[in-house]
Amino acid sequence: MFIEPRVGNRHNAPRRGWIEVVCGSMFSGKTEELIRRLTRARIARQQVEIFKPALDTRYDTEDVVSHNAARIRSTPVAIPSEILLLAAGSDVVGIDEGQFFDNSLVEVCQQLADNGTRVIVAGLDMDYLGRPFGPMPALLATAEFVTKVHAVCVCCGEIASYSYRIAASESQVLLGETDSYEARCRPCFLEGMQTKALPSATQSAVTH
Ligand SMILES: Nc1ncnc2c1ncn2[C@@H]1O[C@H](COP(=O)(O)OP(=O)(O)O)[C@@H](O)[C@H]1O
Ligand SMILES: Cc1cn([C@H]2C[C@H](O)[C@@H](COP(=O)(O)O)O2)c(=O)[nH]c1=O
Ligand SMILES: [Zn+2]
Repeated sequence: MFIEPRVGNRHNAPRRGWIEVVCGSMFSGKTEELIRRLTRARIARQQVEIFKPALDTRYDTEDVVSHNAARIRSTPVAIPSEILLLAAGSDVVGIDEGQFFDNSLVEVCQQLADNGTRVIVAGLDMDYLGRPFGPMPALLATAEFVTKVHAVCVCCGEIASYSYRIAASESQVLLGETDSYEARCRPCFLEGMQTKALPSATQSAVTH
């Protein structure tokens, strides 16, 4: 879908930068798609730098790793401004788990793109309650290109847009995979949320 245009051109025109966002629920293929685009840019001999939030230690402290074990080396960063310092001179910057950064990620991506860098951000558009997550809504609004990918609902097999939390925690950030989350379509997500809202005695009557 995306080509790998040479950054800079023969006529000494300024480098063109832009922002691409890949969003969706957990298990929807965001990381696979990010790795695919970055790999193609490297094949085109572009200088690529990849970042992820330092708090994301789920599969690896350094690599970006997909649920089906595709991986690519990255630099973990605590705050978005580190990306500006570390990405100087890059043609392409990839950022995974964008939802875990604060809103300054939006300005950092804008600065990179203004200076001619192609920026690709992958992240959850919604949290486990279906609320817009971190800087993702503002990035979606300001990106030139947006791709929403979908998982398969583990309850019914339809396309899934929601990350349903099966773990008990109510904090917005809870690292996990299939131990803590399920990809669900809208009706199956709503059904799960309604069941959770029932008093516990009624819940066990419903599930048994
Ligand atoms: N419910 C599901 N729907 C689709 N893919 C799933 C599901 N559960 C596990 N997977 C696996 O997850 C892979 C996508 O992983 P990944 O790119 O890391 O997704 P994301 O970054 O969106 O969480 C799929 O190729 C598939 O192998
Ligand atoms: C929905 C939701 C998810 N998380 C965490 C769980 C995972 O560690 C990541 C998402 O990873 P993926 O590559 O998209 O599968 O985010 C969270 O902390 N809070 C949530 O509400
Ligand atoms: Zn479903």
